[in-house]
Amino acid sequence: MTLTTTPLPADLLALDTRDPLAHTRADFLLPPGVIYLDGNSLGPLHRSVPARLAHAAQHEWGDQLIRSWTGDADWMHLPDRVAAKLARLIGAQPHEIAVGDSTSVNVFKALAAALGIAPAGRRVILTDADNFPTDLYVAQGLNALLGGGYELRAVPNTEIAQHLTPDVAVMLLTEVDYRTGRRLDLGGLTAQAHAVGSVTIWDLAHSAGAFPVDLGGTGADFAVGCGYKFLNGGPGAPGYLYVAGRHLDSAPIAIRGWMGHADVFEMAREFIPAPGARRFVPGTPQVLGLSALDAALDAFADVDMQDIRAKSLSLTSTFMALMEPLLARHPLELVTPTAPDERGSQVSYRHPHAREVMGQLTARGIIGDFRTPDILRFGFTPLYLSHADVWHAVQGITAVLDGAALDGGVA
Ligand SMILES: Cc1ncc(COP(=O)(O)O)c(C=O)c1O
Ligand SMILES: Nc1ccccc1C(=O)C[C@H](N)C(=O)O
Repeated sequence: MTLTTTPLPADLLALDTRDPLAHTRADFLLPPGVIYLDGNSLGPLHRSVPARLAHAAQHEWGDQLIRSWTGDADWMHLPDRVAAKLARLIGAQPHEIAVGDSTSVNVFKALAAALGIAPAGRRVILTDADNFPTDLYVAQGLNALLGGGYELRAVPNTEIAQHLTPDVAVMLLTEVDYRTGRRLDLGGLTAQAHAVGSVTIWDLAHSAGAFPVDLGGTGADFAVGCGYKFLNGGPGAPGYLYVAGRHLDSAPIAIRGWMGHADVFEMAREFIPAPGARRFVPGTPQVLGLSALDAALDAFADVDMQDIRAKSLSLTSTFMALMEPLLARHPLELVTPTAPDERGSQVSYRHPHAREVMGQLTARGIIGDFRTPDILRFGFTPLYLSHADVWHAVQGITAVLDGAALDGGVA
Protein backbone atom coordinates (compact mmCIF):
# COMPACT_ATOMS: atom_id res chain seq x y z
CA MET A 1 0.00 0.00 0.00
CA THR A 2 1.21 3.51 -0.77
CA LEU A 3 1.03 5.55 2.38
CA THR A 4 0.70 9.28 2.18
CA THR A 5 3.43 11.59 3.38
CA THR A 6 0.84 14.16 4.47
CA PRO A 7 0.99 14.18 8.27
CA LEU A 8 -1.95 13.03 10.34
CA PRO A 9 -3.86 16.11 11.55
CA ALA A 10 -3.40 16.78 15.26
CA ASP A 11 -7.11 16.59 16.04
CA LEU A 12 -7.31 13.04 14.67
CA LEU A 13 -4.17 12.06 16.53
CA ALA A 14 -5.76 13.42 19.70
CA LEU A 15 -8.89 11.31 19.13
CA ASP A 16 -6.74 8.19 18.85
CA THR A 17 -4.67 9.11 21.87
CA ARG A 18 -7.70 9.26 24.14
CA ASP A 19 -9.50 6.31 22.48
CA PRO A 20 -10.74 3.95 25.25
CA LEU A 21 -10.75 1.08 22.74
CA ALA A 22 -7.22 1.58 21.41
CA HIS A 23 -5.95 -1.51 23.25
CA THR A 24 -8.31 -3.96 21.50
CA ARG A 25 -6.60 -3.51 18.14
CA ALA A 26 -3.75 -5.75 19.28
CA ASP A 27 -6.26 -8.58 19.72
CA PHE A 28 -6.79 -8.89 15.97
CA LEU A 29 -4.35 -10.54 13.57
CA LEU A 30 -4.59 -8.14 10.66
CA PRO A 31 -2.04 -8.44 7.86
CA PRO A 32 0.46 -5.56 7.60
CA GLY A 33 -0.21 -2.96 4.95
CA VAL A 34 -3.98 -3.42 5.02
CA ILE A 35 -6.64 -0.99 6.14
CA TYR A 36 -9.61 -3.28 6.64
CA LEU A 37 -12.92 -1.58 5.95
CA ASP A 38 -14.84 -4.80 5.38
CA GLY A 39 -15.49 -6.17 8.86
CA ASN A 40 -19.18 -5.76 8.04
CA SER A 41 -18.84 -8.61 5.54
CA LEU A 42 -16.17 -10.82 7.14
CA GLY A 43 -14.70 -9.82 10.48
CA PRO A 44 -10.95 -10.41 10.86
CA LEU A 45 -9.20 -13.13 12.85
CA HIS A 46 -9.22 -12.63 16.62
CA ARG A 47 -5.98 -13.58 18.33
CA SER A 48 -7.62 -16.23 20.51
CA VAL A 49 -9.21 -18.14 17.63
CA PRO A 50 -6.31 -20.16 16.09
CA ALA A 51 -5.37 -21.72 19.44
CA ARG A 52 -9.00 -22.43 20.25
CA LEU A 53 -9.56 -24.11 16.88
CA ALA A 54 -6.37 -26.14 17.29
CA HIS A 55 -7.50 -27.24 20.76
CA ALA A 56 -10.97 -28.16 19.50
CA ALA A 57 -9.50 -30.17 16.64
CA GLN A 58 -6.55 -31.85 18.31
CA HIS A 59 -7.68 -32.35 21.88
CA GLU A 60 -11.47 -32.27 21.92
CA TRP A 61 -11.94 -34.09 18.63
CA GLY A 62 -8.65 -35.91 18.09
CA ASP A 63 -8.04 -37.17 21.62
CA GLN A 64 -11.42 -37.16 23.27
CA LEU A 65 -13.40 -38.22 20.22
CA ILE A 66 -17.10 -38.74 20.93
CA ARG A 67 -16.56 -38.17 24.65
CA SER A 68 -16.42 -34.43 23.93
CA TRP A 69 -20.16 -34.20 23.40
CA THR A 70 -20.80 -34.73 27.08
CA GLY A 71 -17.31 -34.66 28.68
CA ASP A 72 -15.17 -31.68 29.61
CA ALA A 73 -15.62 -30.01 26.24
CA ASP A 74 -19.42 -30.33 26.62
CA TRP A 75 -20.11 -29.68 22.96
CA MET A 76 -23.82 -30.28 23.61
CA HIS A 77 -24.08 -26.98 25.42
CA LEU A 78 -21.70 -24.96 23.26
CA PRO A 79 -24.60 -23.17 21.48
CA ASP A 80 -25.95 -22.16 24.89
CA ARG A 81 -22.56 -20.83 26.05
CA VAL A 82 -22.24 -18.76 22.88
CA ALA A 83 -25.82 -17.51 23.38
CA ALA A 84 -24.84 -16.30 26.84
CA LYS A 85 -21.97 -14.22 25.42
CA LEU A 86 -24.14 -12.83 22.64
CA ALA A 87 -27.03 -11.91 24.91
CA ARG A 88 -25.46 -8.78 26.37
CA LEU A 89 -24.62 -7.42 22.92
CA ILE A 90 -28.22 -7.54 21.70
CA GLY A 91 -30.14 -6.88 24.91
CA ALA A 92 -31.48 -10.42 25.22
CA GLN A 93 -31.64 -13.07 27.91
CA PRO A 94 -29.42 -16.08 27.14
CA HIS A 95 -32.39 -18.45 27.04
CA GLU A 96 -33.99 -16.33 24.28
CA ILE A 97 -31.18 -17.05 21.77
CA ALA A 98 -30.68 -20.15 19.61
CA VAL A 99 -27.19 -20.16 18.10
CA GLY A 100 -26.59 -22.21 14.96
CA ASP A 101 -27.40 -22.49 11.26
CA SER A 102 -26.98 -19.74 8.68
CA THR A 103 -28.82 -16.45 8.94
CA SER A 104 -30.91 -17.49 5.95
CA VAL A 105 -32.14 -20.60 7.76
CA ASN A 106 -32.82 -18.49 10.83
CA VAL A 107 -34.91 -16.07 8.77
CA PHE A 108 -36.98 -19.10 7.72
CA LYS A 109 -37.39 -20.28 11.31
CA ALA A 110 -38.24 -16.77 12.50
CA LEU A 111 -40.77 -16.07 9.75
CA ALA A 112 -42.50 -19.41 10.19
CA ALA A 113 -42.71 -18.78 13.93
CA ALA A 114 -43.90 -15.18 13.51
CA LEU A 115 -46.61 -16.12 11.01
CA GLY A 116 -47.71 -18.80 13.44
CA ILE A 117 -48.42 -16.31 16.23
CA ALA A 118 -49.67 -13.39 14.09
CA PRO A 119 -53.37 -12.55 14.43
CA ALA A 120 -55.52 -14.96 12.44
CA GLY A 121 -56.55 -13.95 8.95
CA ARG A 122 -53.72 -11.49 8.27
CA ARG A 123 -52.03 -12.07 4.95
CA VAL A 124 -49.32 -9.41 4.55
CA ILE A 125 -45.60 -9.74 5.18
CA LEU A 126 -44.25 -6.18 5.14
CA THR A 127 -40.63 -5.75 4.17
CA ASP A 128 -38.07 -3.40 2.66
CA ALA A 129 -37.91 -3.61 -1.14
CA ASP A 130 -34.13 -3.29 -0.88
CA ASN A 131 -33.78 -5.78 1.93
CA PHE A 132 -30.84 -8.16 1.68
CA PRO A 133 -31.79 -10.71 -1.00
CA THR A 134 -31.81 -13.71 1.31
CA ASP A 135 -34.55 -12.20 3.49
CA LEU A 136 -36.70 -11.60 0.41
CA TYR A 137 -36.03 -15.02 -1.09
CA VAL A 138 -36.76 -16.87 2.14
CA ALA A 139 -40.05 -15.00 2.49
CA GLN A 140 -40.97 -15.82 -1.11
CA GLY A 141 -40.06 -19.48 -0.63
CA LEU A 142 -41.93 -19.87 2.63
CA ASN A 143 -44.99 -18.20 1.14
CA ALA A 144 -44.89 -20.64 -1.78
CA LEU A 145 -44.57 -23.55 0.65
CA LEU A 146 -47.58 -22.28 2.58
CA GLY A 147 -49.68 -22.21 -0.59
CA GLY A 148 -48.93 -18.68 -1.75
CA GLY A 149 -51.64 -17.07 0.34
CA TYR A 150 -49.47 -14.27 1.67
CA GLU A 151 -48.65 -10.97 0.01
CA LEU A 152 -45.00 -9.91 0.30
CA ARG A 153 -45.44 -6.15 0.47
CA ALA A 154 -41.98 -4.74 -0.31
CA VAL A 155 -41.74 -0.96 0.03
CA PRO A 156 -38.88 1.58 0.31
CA ASN A 157 -37.48 1.52 3.83
CA THR A 158 -38.29 5.20 4.27
CA GLU A 159 -42.00 4.34 3.88
CA ILE A 160 -42.36 1.41 6.26
CA ALA A 161 -44.30 3.35 8.89
CA GLN A 162 -47.04 4.40 6.52
CA HIS A 163 -47.50 0.82 5.32
CA LEU A 164 -47.98 -0.55 8.80
CA THR A 165 -51.70 -1.19 8.47
CA PRO A 166 -53.84 -3.64 10.45
CA ASP A 167 -53.56 -6.29 7.70
CA VAL A 168 -49.83 -6.74 8.33
CA ALA A 169 -49.11 -10.10 9.91
CA VAL A 170 -45.33 -9.76 10.11
CA MET A 171 -42.89 -6.89 9.60
CA LEU A 172 -39.57 -8.33 8.40
CA LEU A 173 -36.80 -5.73 8.32
CA THR A 174 -33.04 -5.43 8.39
CA GLU A 175 -32.08 -2.72 10.85
CA VAL A 176 -29.09 -1.43 8.86
CA ASP A 177 -29.33 -1.44 5.08
CA TYR A 178 -26.38 -3.38 3.66
CA ARG A 179 -25.98 -0.97 0.74
CA THR A 180 -26.67 2.49 2.10
CA GLY A 181 -25.90 1.95 5.78
CA ARG A 182 -29.24 3.58 6.69
CA ARG A 183 -30.33 2.50 10.14
CA LEU A 184 -34.03 2.11 10.77
CA ASP A 185 -35.65 3.06 14.07
CA LEU A 186 -35.92 -0.42 15.58
CA GLY A 187 -37.65 0.75 18.74
CA GLY A 188 -40.06 3.15 17.03
CA LEU A 189 -41.06 0.78 14.23
CA THR A 190 -41.47 -2.11 16.66
CA ALA A 191 -43.84 0.03 18.75
CA GLN A 192 -45.80 1.06 15.65
CA ALA A 193 -46.01 -2.53 14.44
CA HIS A 194 -47.30 -3.63 17.83
CA ALA A 195 -49.84 -0.82 17.83
CA VAL A 196 -51.50 -2.43 14.80
CA GLY A 197 -51.03 -5.96 16.13
CA SER A 198 -48.17 -7.02 13.81
CA VAL A 199 -45.29 -9.29 14.78
CA THR A 200 -41.72 -8.06 14.18
CA ILE A 201 -38.58 -9.76 12.89
CA TRP A 202 -35.31 -7.81 12.81
CA ASP A 203 -32.26 -8.90 10.85
CA LEU A 204 -29.33 -7.67 12.93
CA ALA A 205 -26.61 -8.74 10.46
CA HIS A 206 -25.15 -5.22 10.36
CA SER A 207 -26.07 -4.27 13.93
CA ALA A 208 -24.91 -6.85 16.46
CA GLY A 209 -21.40 -6.02 17.62
CA ALA A 210 -21.47 -2.71 15.72
CA PHE A 211 -23.52 -0.80 18.29
CA PRO A 212 -25.71 -1.60 21.31
CA VAL A 213 -28.97 -3.36 20.44
CA ASP A 214 -31.75 -3.61 23.01
CA LEU A 215 -34.16 -6.28 21.87
CA GLY A 216 -35.65 -6.72 25.34
CA GLY A 217 -36.08 -3.00 25.97
CA THR A 218 -37.73 -2.35 22.60
CA GLY A 219 -40.05 -5.34 22.87
CA ALA A 220 -38.95 -6.84 19.55
CA ASP A 221 -40.51 -10.25 18.91
CA PHE A 222 -37.91 -12.08 16.81
CA ALA A 223 -34.44 -11.32 15.47
CA VAL A 224 -31.71 -13.04 13.48
CA GLY A 225 -28.13 -12.26 12.68
CA CYS A 226 -24.74 -13.40 11.39
CA GLY A 227 -21.77 -14.60 13.41
CA TYR A 228 -19.11 -13.70 10.88
CA LYS A 229 -19.51 -9.92 10.44
CA PHE A 230 -19.07 -7.59 13.42
CA LEU A 231 -18.94 -10.60 15.76
CA ASN A 232 -15.80 -11.89 13.99
CA GLY A 233 -16.74 -15.57 14.22
CA GLY A 234 -15.00 -16.46 10.95
CA PRO A 235 -16.15 -17.52 7.48
CA GLY A 236 -19.47 -19.33 7.66
CA ALA A 237 -19.75 -18.85 11.43
CA PRO A 238 -23.11 -19.92 12.85
CA GLY A 239 -25.88 -17.34 12.91
CA TYR A 240 -28.54 -16.95 15.57
CA LEU A 241 -32.25 -16.61 16.23
CA TYR A 242 -33.77 -14.50 19.01
CA VAL A 243 -37.23 -15.36 20.28
CA ALA A 244 -38.67 -13.05 22.93
CA GLY A 245 -39.26 -15.09 26.08
CA ARG A 246 -43.00 -14.37 26.04
CA HIS A 247 -43.31 -16.16 22.67
CA LEU A 248 -41.27 -19.24 23.47
CA ASP A 249 -44.18 -21.47 24.32
CA SER A 250 -46.51 -20.33 21.54
CA ALA A 251 -44.17 -19.80 18.55
CA PRO A 252 -44.24 -22.81 16.22
CA ILE A 253 -40.93 -24.56 15.58
CA ALA A 254 -40.83 -25.10 11.81
CA ILE A 255 -37.71 -27.25 11.86
CA ARG A 256 -38.08 -29.57 14.80
CA GLY A 257 -35.01 -31.66 15.35
CA TRP A 258 -33.68 -33.98 17.94
CA MET A 259 -31.15 -31.44 19.23
CA GLY A 260 -34.01 -29.15 20.20
CA HIS A 261 -35.61 -31.87 22.31
CA ALA A 262 -35.79 -31.53 26.08
CA ASP A 263 -33.98 -34.84 26.52
CA VAL A 264 -31.84 -35.45 23.44
CA PHE A 265 -30.55 -38.91 24.22
CA GLU A 266 -33.88 -40.25 25.34
CA MET A 267 -34.58 -40.67 21.61
CA ALA A 268 -38.28 -40.29 22.29
CA ARG A 269 -40.87 -40.60 19.52
CA GLU A 270 -42.62 -37.45 20.56
CA PHE A 271 -41.01 -34.01 20.31
CA ILE A 272 -40.88 -32.28 23.66
CA PRO A 273 -39.16 -28.92 23.22
CA ALA A 274 -36.10 -28.05 25.25
CA PRO A 275 -36.53 -25.13 27.64
CA GLY A 276 -35.82 -21.75 26.08
CA ALA A 277 -34.80 -20.96 22.51
CA ARG A 278 -32.60 -24.05 22.38
CA ARG A 279 -35.73 -25.75 21.00
CA PHE A 280 -35.01 -23.88 17.74
CA VAL A 281 -31.60 -25.60 17.29
CA PRO A 282 -32.71 -28.57 15.24
CA GLY A 283 -29.56 -30.50 14.45
CA THR A 284 -26.06 -31.23 15.61
CA PRO A 285 -24.24 -28.02 16.62
CA GLN A 286 -21.47 -26.87 14.25
CA VAL A 287 -18.75 -27.39 16.82
CA LEU A 288 -15.72 -25.99 15.01
CA GLY A 289 -17.53 -22.87 13.85
CA LEU A 290 -19.09 -22.40 17.27
CA SER A 291 -15.67 -22.78 18.91
CA ALA A 292 -14.23 -19.98 16.76
CA LEU A 293 -17.24 -17.75 17.44
CA ASP A 294 -17.09 -18.50 21.16
CA ALA A 295 -13.44 -17.45 21.30
CA ALA A 296 -13.95 -14.38 19.09
CA LEU A 297 -16.80 -13.09 21.27
CA ASP A 298 -14.33 -12.63 24.10
CA ALA A 299 -13.24 -9.51 22.21
CA PHE A 300 -16.37 -7.89 23.67
CA ALA A 301 -15.93 -9.19 27.21
CA ASP A 302 -14.53 -6.01 28.75
CA VAL A 303 -15.89 -3.57 26.22
CA ASP A 304 -18.68 -1.09 26.81
CA MET A 305 -21.00 -1.10 23.79
CA GLN A 306 -21.59 2.62 24.32
CA ASP A 307 -17.85 3.16 23.71
CA ILE A 308 -18.15 1.11 20.53
CA ARG A 309 -21.01 3.28 19.31
CA ALA A 310 -19.28 6.55 20.20
CA LYS A 311 -16.12 5.52 18.38
CA SER A 312 -18.05 4.15 15.41
CA LEU A 313 -19.83 7.49 14.97
CA SER A 314 -16.55 9.34 15.33
CA LEU A 315 -14.87 7.14 12.69
CA THR A 316 -17.75 7.42 10.23
CA SER A 317 -18.20 11.16 10.67
CA THR A 318 -14.44 11.71 10.31
CA PHE A 319 -14.50 9.64 7.13
CA MET A 320 -17.42 11.57 5.66
CA ALA A 321 -15.78 14.89 6.50
CA LEU A 322 -12.45 13.90 4.95
CA MET A 323 -14.22 12.59 1.84
CA GLU A 324 -16.22 15.80 1.40
CA PRO A 325 -13.74 17.61 -0.92
CA LEU A 326 -13.79 14.64 -3.30
CA LEU A 327 -17.51 15.01 -3.84
CA ALA A 328 -16.94 18.36 -5.54
CA ARG A 329 -14.58 17.03 -8.18
CA HIS A 330 -15.74 13.43 -8.73
CA PRO A 331 -19.11 11.85 -9.53
CA LEU A 332 -19.39 10.57 -5.98
CA GLU A 333 -22.67 10.67 -4.11
CA LEU A 334 -22.95 10.00 -0.39
CA VAL A 335 -25.85 7.60 0.20
CA THR A 336 -25.42 7.11 3.94
CA PRO A 337 -27.48 9.40 6.17
CA THR A 338 -25.40 12.01 7.98
CA ALA A 339 -27.70 12.06 11.05
CA PRO A 340 -25.98 9.80 13.60
CA ASP A 341 -29.20 8.05 14.65
CA GLU A 342 -29.89 7.12 11.06
CA ARG A 343 -26.73 5.27 10.26
CA GLY A 344 -25.04 2.07 11.31
CA SER A 345 -21.28 1.53 11.16
CA GLN A 346 -20.65 1.85 7.43
CA VAL A 347 -20.45 4.67 4.89
CA SER A 348 -21.35 4.22 1.23
CA TYR A 349 -21.05 6.29 -1.93
CA ARG A 350 -22.38 5.84 -5.40
CA HIS A 351 -19.85 6.13 -8.20
CA PRO A 352 -20.44 5.20 -11.85
CA HIS A 353 -17.23 3.14 -11.84
CA ALA A 354 -17.52 1.81 -8.32
CA ARG A 355 -16.38 -1.68 -9.24
CA GLU A 356 -13.13 -0.46 -10.80
CA VAL A 357 -12.51 2.02 -8.00
CA MET A 358 -12.88 -0.69 -5.36
CA GLY A 359 -10.61 -2.97 -7.37
CA GLN A 360 -7.88 -0.34 -7.33
CA LEU A 361 -8.36 0.41 -3.64
CA THR A 362 -8.13 -3.26 -2.78
CA ALA A 363 -4.91 -3.52 -4.80
CA ARG A 364 -3.53 -0.78 -2.51
CA GLY A 365 -4.57 -2.64 0.63
CA ILE A 366 -7.61 -0.51 1.34
CA ILE A 367 -10.25 -3.21 1.50
CA GLY A 368 -13.91 -2.27 1.27
CA ASP A 369 -16.74 -3.64 -0.84
CA PHE A 370 -18.38 -3.02 -4.16
CA ARG A 371 -22.12 -3.64 -4.14
CA THR A 372 -24.30 -3.62 -7.22
CA PRO A 373 -25.06 -1.54 -9.08
CA ASP A 374 -22.67 1.31 -8.19
CA ILE A 375 -21.96 1.32 -4.47
CA LEU A 376 -18.60 1.78 -2.76
CA ARG A 377 -19.09 0.48 0.77
CA PHE A 378 -16.74 1.10 3.69
CA GLY A 379 -17.31 -0.61 7.04
CA PHE A 380 -15.87 0.80 10.26
CA THR A 381 -15.14 -1.45 13.19
CA PRO A 382 -14.16 0.34 16.41
CA LEU A 383 -12.35 -2.67 17.89
CA TYR A 384 -9.45 -2.43 15.46
CA LEU A 385 -9.66 0.77 13.43
CA SER A 386 -8.24 4.16 14.37
CA HIS A 387 -8.80 7.68 13.10
CA ALA A 388 -5.32 7.37 11.59
CA ASP A 389 -6.60 4.43 9.51
CA VAL A 390 -9.49 6.58 8.33
CA TRP A 391 -7.06 9.32 7.37
CA HIS A 392 -4.80 6.95 5.44
CA ALA A 393 -7.78 5.32 3.74
CA VAL A 394 -9.01 8.69 2.47
CA GLN A 395 -5.50 9.51 1.22
CA GLY A 396 -5.60 6.27 -0.75
CA ILE A 397 -9.11 6.90 -2.08
CA THR A 398 -8.02 10.38 -3.13
CA ALA A 399 -4.98 8.97 -4.93
CA VAL A 400 -7.11 6.41 -6.76
CA LEU A 401 -9.81 8.89 -7.76
CA ASP A 402 -7.40 11.68 -8.68
CA GLY A 403 -4.65 9.50 -9.96
CA ALA A 404 -3.29 8.87 -13.40
CA ALA A 405 -4.13 5.20 -13.03
CA LEU A 406 -7.74 6.12 -13.52
CA ASP A 407 -7.29 7.67 -16.94
CA GLY A 408 -9.37 5.93 -19.52
CA GLY A 409 -12.02 4.59 -17.23
CA VAL A 410 -12.73 5.84 -13.80
CA ALA A 411 -13.65 9.50 -14.00
C1 LIG B 1 -28.80 -8.40 6.11
C2 LIG B 1 -28.20 -9.73 5.84
N1 LIG B 1 -28.89 -10.85 6.13
C3 LIG B 1 -28.36 -12.06 5.90
C4 LIG B 1 -27.10 -12.21 5.36
C5 LIG B 1 -26.49 -13.54 5.06
O1 LIG B 1 -27.04 -14.65 5.47
P1 LIG B 1 -26.25 -16.02 5.39
O2 LIG B 1 -25.31 -16.03 6.55
O3 LIG B 1 -27.32 -17.02 5.48
O4 LIG B 1 -25.47 -16.08 4.13
C6 LIG B 1 -26.35 -11.07 5.06
C7 LIG B 1 -24.99 -11.19 4.46
O5 LIG B 1 -24.57 -12.16 3.93
C8 LIG B 1 -26.92 -9.82 5.29
O6 LIG B 1 -26.23 -8.71 5.00
N1 LIG C 1 -21.45 -14.10 3.65
C1 LIG C 1 -20.75 -13.68 2.58
C2 LIG C 1 -20.06 -14.58 1.80
C3 LIG C 1 -19.34 -14.17 0.69
C4 LIG C 1 -19.29 -12.81 0.39
C5 LIG C 1 -19.98 -11.89 1.15
C6 LIG C 1 -20.74 -12.32 2.23
C7 LIG C 1 -21.53 -11.38 3.02
O1 LIG C 1 -21.74 -11.60 4.17
C8 LIG C 1 -22.05 -10.20 2.36
C9 LIG C 1 -22.77 -9.30 3.30
N2 LIG C 1 -23.97 -9.87 3.85
C10 LIG C 1 -23.14 -7.97 2.72
O2 LIG C 1 -23.76 -7.18 3.42
O3 LIG C 1 -22.82 -7.65 1.62
